[in-house]
Amino acid sequence: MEKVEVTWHEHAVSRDDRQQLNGHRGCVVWFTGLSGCGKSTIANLVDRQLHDQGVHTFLLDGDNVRHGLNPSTAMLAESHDADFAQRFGLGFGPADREENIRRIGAVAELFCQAGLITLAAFVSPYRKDRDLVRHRLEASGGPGDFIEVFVDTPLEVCESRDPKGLYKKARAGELKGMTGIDDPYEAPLKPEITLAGGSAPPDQLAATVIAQLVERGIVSG
Ligand SMILES: Nc1ncnc2c1ncn2[C@@H]1O[C@H](COP(=O)(O)OS(=O)(=O)O)[C@@H](OP(=O)(O)O)[C@H]1O
Ligand SMILES: Nc1ncnc2c1ncn2[C@@H]1O[C@H](COP(=O)(O)OP(=O)(O)O)[C@@H](O)[C@H]1O
Repeated sequence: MEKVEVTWHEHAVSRDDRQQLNGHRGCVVWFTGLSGCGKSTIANLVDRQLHDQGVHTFLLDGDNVRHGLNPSTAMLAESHDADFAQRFGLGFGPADREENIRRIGAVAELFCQAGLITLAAFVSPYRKDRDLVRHRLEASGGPGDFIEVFVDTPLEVCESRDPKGLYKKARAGELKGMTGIDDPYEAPLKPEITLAGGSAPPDQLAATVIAQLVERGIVSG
């Protein structure tokens, strides 16, 4: 294994300095659940409401991040050679999802240190990958830096919504490795927040998240 010489540097402006300027602490609010469960819709509502009340936020969202930070091999091949694209492009195999969540976790950690309330909305189907993000955040920051929100919407409901037609393709055998169909979704064991995504409207679920942030002293009511 190649030995790489890197050294951690303390910065002149600390996380506390940034949080004081923002008027609130940073944290990561991590939405997980099946495709179509409502992660994006709820995270966007929370983002809008917090932003409107002057809170510094940022939203990292599945499909968008897979266009920039974590593109597919085919996307990368448009600007890089085939070997490079093969090496760094990500799909939906288990190791690709693991690396997708690892990279996003590292970015979310930076945003948290910048004092932002960072909303992350990813299927993030594997428990160990989410737990690793939690452990990294709690180790570099402290307790309360990672708030896991399980958007608990039954597969039948997600499948009936199917806004991108992915479940239909998976059922027809045209898409392999679809979460909930032929790839596992491992529900969180002790999420900070569980939302009944199949039986309550999005604005009510977003209000539940914000109420929890208030209760935890992260934002004021
Ligand atoms: N095989 C398979 N399984 C699940 N989802 C799939 C798949 N292929 C493509 N998509 C689309 O990609 C979005 C999920 O990307 P994520 O980065 O959140 O996935 S993961 O956390 O790495 O599992 C997901 O977006 P959302 O529907 O917003 O969750 C899907 O639109
Ligand atoms: N609580 C809800 N009740 C009814 N429909 C919802 C709810 N949450 C989301 N939806 C709808 O379900 C579809 C998928 O939502 P989306 O937020 O894109 O899910 P995800 O990001 O988890 O894939 C969208 O058409 C959205 O309007």
